[in-house]
Amino acid sequence: MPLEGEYEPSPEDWVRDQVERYEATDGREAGTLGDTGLPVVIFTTRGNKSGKLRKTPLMRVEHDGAYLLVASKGGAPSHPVWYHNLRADPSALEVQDGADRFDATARELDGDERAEWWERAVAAYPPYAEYQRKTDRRIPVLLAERR
Ligand SMILES: C[C@H](OP(=O)(O)OC[C@@H](O)[C@@H](O)[C@@H](O)Cn1c2nc(=O)[nH]c(=O)c-2cc2ccc(O)cc21)C(=O)N[C@@H](CCC(=O)N[C@@H](CCC(=O)O)C(=O)O)C(=O)O
Repeated sequence: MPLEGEYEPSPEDWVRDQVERYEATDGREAGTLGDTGLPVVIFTTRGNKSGKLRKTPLMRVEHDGAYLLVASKGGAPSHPVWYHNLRADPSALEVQDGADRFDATARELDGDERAEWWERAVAAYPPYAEYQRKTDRRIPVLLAERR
């Protein structure tokens, strides 16, 4: 059941535009990160303070139908706020991969499972390794599993 509520676009123009074009074309347009050719996926969460719907493009890291959310934010010292939204309500999550949209539940990974998925993340988007080197915070990774 798609998440209900008022959508509040990102304050970042490039993010807002990517979401808009991706959703309008099921990812045929704006389906990659700039001209890297690397695919992105749109995750919808619920603002843990506003209750509004927030849409966040992230790099596509998929395996056996599960999708990884990497809270890298370019190696910034603080977590992206969508991470706090998912910590507050892990089941308020919708995934759009191209034309495929589905409800999911997120769980934060640790230990061997995290290591295995981190390898997949870096293989899909090598700059993640650089981002982790750039910051003391351990970049959280969460697995979105279809409900
Ligand atoms: C700018 C900020 O965004 P953020 O949630 O911190 O997320 C920062 C980024 O991670 C996010 O912009 C990503 O989409 C950037 N990004 C990636 N970000 C990543 O972290 N990892 C990626 O792999 C990644 C890939 C990517 C590809 C394409 C693209 O266009 C963007 C990409 C934001 O939206 N802030 C809002 C608030 C958003 C929000 O959720 N508010 C909550 C409260 C949150 C709180 O304060 O706890 C609420 O509504 O209640 C605002 O300032 O008004």
